Amino acid sequence: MLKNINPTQTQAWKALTAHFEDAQDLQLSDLFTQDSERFAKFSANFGSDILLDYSKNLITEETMSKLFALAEQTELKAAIAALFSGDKINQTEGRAVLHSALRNRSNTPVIVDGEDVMPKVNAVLEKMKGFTARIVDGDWKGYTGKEITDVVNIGIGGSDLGPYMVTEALASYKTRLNMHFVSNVDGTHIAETLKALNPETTLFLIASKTFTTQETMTNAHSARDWFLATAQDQAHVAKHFAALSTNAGSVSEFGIDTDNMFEFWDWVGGRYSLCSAIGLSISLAIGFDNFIELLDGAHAMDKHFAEAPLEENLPVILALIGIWYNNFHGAESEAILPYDQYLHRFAAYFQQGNMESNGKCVDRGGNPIDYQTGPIIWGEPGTNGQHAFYQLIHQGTKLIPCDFIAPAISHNPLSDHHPKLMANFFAQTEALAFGKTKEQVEAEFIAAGKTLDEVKELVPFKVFEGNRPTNSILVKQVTPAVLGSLIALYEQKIFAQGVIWNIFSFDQWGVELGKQLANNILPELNNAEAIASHDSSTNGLINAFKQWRS
Ligand SMILES: O=P(O)(O)OC[C@H]1O[C@H](O)[C@H](O)[C@@H](O)[C@@H]1O
Repeated sequence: MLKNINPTQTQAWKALTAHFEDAQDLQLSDLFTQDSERFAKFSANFGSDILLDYSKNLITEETMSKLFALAEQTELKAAIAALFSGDKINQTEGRAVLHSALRNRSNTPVIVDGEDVMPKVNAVLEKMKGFTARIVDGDWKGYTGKEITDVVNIGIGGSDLGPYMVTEALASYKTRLNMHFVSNVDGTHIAETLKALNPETTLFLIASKTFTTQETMTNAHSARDWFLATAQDQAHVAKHFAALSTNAGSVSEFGIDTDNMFEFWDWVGGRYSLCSAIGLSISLAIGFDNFIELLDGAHAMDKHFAEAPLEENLPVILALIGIWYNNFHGAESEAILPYDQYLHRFAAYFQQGNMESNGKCVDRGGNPIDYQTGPIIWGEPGTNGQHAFYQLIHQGTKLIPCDFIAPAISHNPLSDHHPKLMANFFAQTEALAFGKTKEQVEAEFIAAGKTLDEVKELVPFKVFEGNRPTNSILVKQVTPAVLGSLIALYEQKIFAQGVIWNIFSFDQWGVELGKQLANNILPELNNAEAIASHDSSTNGLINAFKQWRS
């Protein structure tokens, strides 16, 4: 069990509050001038392929030591041990939290309710291996004897975002299969996807932990209808539908042969499930060996998180820096900015990972919280973001700590694209940190042959205050192993923050109310009668909808 410790009542929090009085005025330009060793002090390598530079943050050694004290006093180390040992730390659902067991490549026993879960984890991996080989090699034939060419993953939230993000991120490792992802209950999503597909050569993966999610079940039924419209015979479903789920009963009720079911368990959270059977689409997309490399990379980061001292622990360092901005500087959001087109869904994936985990306002004792918890996560790949929203990051009134992520080696070394991309990557964090002073702006005008009098009205608009904090994560190349490590880095950062904020990070009760009300409203949409059972706004909207459709 995780302890109920209010972080704001710890000595460390009080010390950080006092420290912030001075530290809020820290200037990155001064910090770098004063200490030529700053990069060496505030950067770390993970293995030989990942470099984390956190020196461009508004921190000193004193800040970091006080933040580490906060981690100690909120008993983060004990919480990490509880996570990996299979304790039921998802207390409101009475479940263990063991996505780490899915990628526990060292195979040490992990005990839940007296049972080692590793044999069943490995058995599902074996089944995924065999299935992937049969589909990719073309041994598995569709109902008319043709090879499968296209795979459609139907799922939403954790049953979509992770596999979609990873298959996009590792698209250069692609097998011969074409992957498609359908998530939205909006009929447009499945209709547009199916337009280009042939039922004889299409495999559907119905990905749903619960196998009850409205969006997924609706899309799954439409996929089956589309398939049977051509295939006719219900018996052919077995060759074209597989299920990734914890719910065997509902899978067979839907008509999917349980031989084609890939199981996972209630101790795998939806948004932490890409290393489970939910990753079957990944295995099909990039091959099973690459999927295993992804797990290896995640396992290496898990081991580091479990074993490294707090002061050297990368997820902990990122977590604490995030807390420094979130709770002391008052930053409301964090941007994730990958300089890699393949990582274009990375921020969207961690939007769910982070916001669904730590978007909580009740503490572990069941009391309302009077301090900030999870930040808003957002981001787009560079350099697209530069031409869209970076203006606000550079010169707006809000503090937006940013993570910049980039590979040294591109999978597509086309002429000078990559050096240009990387020049932008390096330039942006430099610009954000050090800005451009009034004097520099004036000097540039003078060099261009202008007088100060001519330009004095323009100067204020061209000044960059700088002092905007960033982390840089430079990786050698986005390989399956590196991506696995990055995923676990962010996952464990989120866990560490949730522990310190004294919240439960592995439930998501906040998504339930909307579902419940939608279920109440759905039957009301099926007739022409005016509705009066809601507030005037909801009634007005529903009635306008009905009128337009009548
Ligand atoms: O995998 P499923 O059971 O279909 O759930 C899909 C998603 O829907 C839920 O409402 C949760 O908000 C997500 O955490 C989950 O990933």
